[in-house]
Amino acid sequence: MSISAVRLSGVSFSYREHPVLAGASLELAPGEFCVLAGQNGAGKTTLTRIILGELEPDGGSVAVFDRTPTAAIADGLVGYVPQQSPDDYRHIPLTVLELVQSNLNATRILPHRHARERSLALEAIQRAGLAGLHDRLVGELSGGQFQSALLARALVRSPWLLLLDEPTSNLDDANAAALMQTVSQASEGGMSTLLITHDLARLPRLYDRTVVLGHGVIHEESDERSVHNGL
Ligand SMILES: Nc1ncnc2c1ncn2[C@@H]1O[C@H](COP(=O)(O)OP(=O)(O)OP(=O)(O)O)[C@@H](O)[C@H]1O
Repeated sequence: MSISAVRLSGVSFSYREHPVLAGASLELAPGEFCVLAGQNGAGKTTLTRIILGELEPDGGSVAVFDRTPTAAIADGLVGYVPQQSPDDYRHIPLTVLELVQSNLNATRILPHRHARERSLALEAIQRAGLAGLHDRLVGELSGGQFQSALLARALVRSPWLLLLDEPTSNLDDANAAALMQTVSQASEGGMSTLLITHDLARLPRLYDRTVVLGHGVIHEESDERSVHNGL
């Protein structure tokens, strides 16, 4: 059996008495760009947190490149763009460069390594379309610039798997398209991508495949109605 970027088999999960996932299965191939759609509250963030190893499923199994999620994270294989807004950083004096470098464990004790990490971070910032903005405070970025900064932070370690949780929900169409373009370009290098959205209709068709989470299970996109109804 060939290796999958993500293999979810019959995953179930409940918050106390509230069932959210009830046998969700998904195979994400290496290099594939897949969109996971579903209505608000369908369990998309919960599923993401299971793939990240932050939540343990009650049943079923999850593997990321044939490892446990925790091992895949420890091996630096996973990049993550959480659902956040610039407001979350309003009172944190953090620049774009510092945000991106924070994913590289930069250290001033080893000056050569620090210089290397700074240059990797600047490269990622440029690739994300933020050239020249590395000294800007994260809390002062526009919505589109902020998402690009989070993307640069995730991509700076050249992950094998990129997970994005609702990256376009606060963006206008132009910024959403620009972000999708950057993700799509990064995927061309062989990275696997799982992008979560409740608003599939707004995304330019730069991805390979859509799956839909509804009633605790994952369906392949089979007809347009099921996608728009989030079923
Ligand atoms: N920590 C928690 N404790 C209890 N219930 C939770 C918790 N987190 C989420 N839920 C509930 O689990 C269900 C799925 O939530 P989840 O955030 O995974 O859905 P989602 O599809 O990501 O939704 P959204 O698009 O609104 O973020 C929702 O009914 C939510 O209220």
